Amino acid sequence: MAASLWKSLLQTTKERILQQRRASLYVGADGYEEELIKKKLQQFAGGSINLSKVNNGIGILTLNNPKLMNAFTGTMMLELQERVTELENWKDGKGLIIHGAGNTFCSGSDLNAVKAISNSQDGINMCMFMQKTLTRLMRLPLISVALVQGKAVGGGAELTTACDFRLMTPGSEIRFVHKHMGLVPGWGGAARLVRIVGSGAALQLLSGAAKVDPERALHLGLSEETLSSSDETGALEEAQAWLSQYTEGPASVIRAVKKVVTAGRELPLEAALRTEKDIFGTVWGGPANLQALVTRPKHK
Ligand SMILES: CCC(=O)SCCNC(=O)CCNC(=O)[C@H](O)C(C)(C)COP(=O)(O)OP(=O)(O)OC[C@H]1O[C@@H](n2cnc3c(N)ncnc32)[C@H](O)[C@@H]1OP(=O)(O)O
Repeated sequence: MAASLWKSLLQTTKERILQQRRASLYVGADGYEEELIKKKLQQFAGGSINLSKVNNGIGILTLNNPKLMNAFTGTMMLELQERVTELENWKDGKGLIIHGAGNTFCSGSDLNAVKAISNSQDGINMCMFMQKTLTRLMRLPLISVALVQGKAVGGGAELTTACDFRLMTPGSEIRFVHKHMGLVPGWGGAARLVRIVGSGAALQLLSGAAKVDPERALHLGLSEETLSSSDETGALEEAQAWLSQYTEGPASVIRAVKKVVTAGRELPLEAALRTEKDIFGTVWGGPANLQALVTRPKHK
């Protein structure tokens, strides 16, 4: 009893430390004023970010502003942050699919809002706000998939890179159009793209602002698979089936898998090894491990 209380206290403390680390990407010393940018974003309303938690521990996050090809208004940026907090607190979750309403993914930031906050201080604050949110999204202990239907443009293309995997439907495209807007990615999309496709390919995609179709995305390792269905419901069902091959099993184990991979991806080797040891300690002797020792499955 005392041992299990101690273990749970230790776990809570570790999670708290991790949460503090997550929150500290930008702080006041960087000139980041979260409350100020939130007030500003609040002025650009429209659309929504909806989260539904379906069976088998898979969450579906819907970018919902189809009139503007699911462009991110200010309030959608705020809602995304809220949904990410909700997902951080969803202890039974194992997987996440992000898709857009109306059979298209997302056309980046709402150009009406961008125009109104085109001064550099607001722009940088918005960039820091979105980087923080998307970094937390990327680090969720859930296996995440961007389901790219239609177009993922600008910030929409950046958002896909915050997921562990991308699946594309026939005829869809991912396009980093920033150069044509006189910009570079600012939501963390360049840093993540380099890690996904390598620096040479990232340089080509950003400097060429080229349309990346499913075939090229597969070739670059930007997409895992081209789905057969291009209709909204069919593609979502296919994406769920694809994801469930990786989320099958107890939440504690699937979440631990994602955590060790995140540590391996982000930390220097020694720190990653220490984190792996800590996470190993949470599953070793746990219910799934004990059960496996009883049933002794053969891995043929
Ligand atoms: C983080 C930094 C960034 O995100 S920078 C990149 C910002 N995004 C863009 O520049 C995308 C601009 N939009 C486009 O290129 C096209 O609309 C794309 C997405 C290719 C879709 O083309 P298409 O399928 O022909 O639809 P459409 O142009 O008729 O659009 C339908 C209505 O949606 C609107 N829309 C689209 N994207 C945005 C956006 N980002 N912000 C605001 N509005 C957007 C279009 O203006 C159009 O509206 P309307 O029917 O003309 O009233």
